[in-house]
Amino acid sequence: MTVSLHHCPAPAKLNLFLHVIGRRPDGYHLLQSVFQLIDRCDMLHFDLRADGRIVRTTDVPGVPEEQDLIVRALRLLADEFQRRHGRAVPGIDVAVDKILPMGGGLGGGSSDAATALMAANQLWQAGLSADELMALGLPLGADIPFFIFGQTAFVEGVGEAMQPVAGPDCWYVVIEPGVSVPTPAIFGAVDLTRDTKPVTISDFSRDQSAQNELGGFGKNDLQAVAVRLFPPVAQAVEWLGSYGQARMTGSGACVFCAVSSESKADEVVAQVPAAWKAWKAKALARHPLKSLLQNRAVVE
Ligand SMILES: C[C@](O)(CO)[C@H](O)COP(=O)(O)OP(=O)(O)OC[C@H]1O[C@@H](n2ccc(N)nc2=O)[C@H](O)[C@@H]1O
Ligand SMILES: Nc1ncnc2c1ncn2[C@@H]1O[C@H](COP(=O)(O)OP(=O)(O)OP(=O)(O)O)[C@@H](O)[C@H]1O
Repeated sequence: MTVSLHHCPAPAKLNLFLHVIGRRPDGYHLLQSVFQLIDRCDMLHFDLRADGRIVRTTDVPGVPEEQDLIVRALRLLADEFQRRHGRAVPGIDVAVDKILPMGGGLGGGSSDAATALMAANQLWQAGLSADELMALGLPLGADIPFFIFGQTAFVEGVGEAMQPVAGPDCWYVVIEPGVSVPTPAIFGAVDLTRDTKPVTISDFSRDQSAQNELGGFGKNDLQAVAVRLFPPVAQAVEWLGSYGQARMTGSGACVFCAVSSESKADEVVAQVPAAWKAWKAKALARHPLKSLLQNRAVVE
């Protein structure tokens, strides 16, 4: 029996564009976006326990264990397991090597939770389908379904409606401007525009095939609000803009720019002012955990 799954990646995402096209009566915003996975990852390690407990074994500064999306997601899966199988789960230890910044717009918390759901579903032999895991995760974080979907996607609604789309095969330079942006503050701003005209998946694909891979399509409607509230985001957009189309991801704070090669990415990263953290990342067509789980890269 498999008792451990170590080195399970939880990759970041970039929103290649992000349009706010409306607002639901409950206050949530209707979005359109292309979500792109990149090869910058938190790393999670899972070991079965025998006492039914779900335990985070590493400290995550600023995130108490009870509030951690990983722990909350695993509790939901444990409840579902009990309903289906009429008995409690064996339990699990989770360790996290966290490198993705919080409030960075990279979806780190959601990605951690998605990786935990996929890994524990396998370790516990819970038997949920990907669609069932997505539905379980959505109330915890709007981006969790995307990470379980696990490939470049045209996303609509509040994050639950996804279609696969061919994304660019390129490198990115990403700047962390050193501020944490609270998502609710951006969506709640009075000056947020909520009426961008809807686009279609074909509009995006046509733009890509017109050799426009390096990021001209659409815009990020959350960016205008974030740069007003967080000056370091504005400074990063302006600085990176001299190397290409610089844009914020999600509700910020990170800013990215597509470049044509790894060496170009290295060149730009080397020039980034010391006040900011910056790194290169490659676009991923598929979630790296999917093949690891299929190939059973586990400790028995
Ligand atoms: C904007 C994105 O970064 C795009 O990837 C995400 O959809 C945000 O996802 P997230 O950080 O996981 O945010 P959630 O925890 O789901 O939502 C935080 C808060 O943002 C607002 N919110 C979020 C998503 C959405 N479609 N409309 C909203 O109005 C709501 O006030 C919500 O309470
Ligand atoms: N495992 C976790 N990792 C990161 N943040 C977590 C985790 N669990 C709970 N959180 C909470 O979720 C908040 C958002 O973190 P996250 O890393 O998902 O932000 P983000 O990159 O801005 O996400 P998004 O792109 O979805 O807006 C954090 O400020 C933190 O309080």
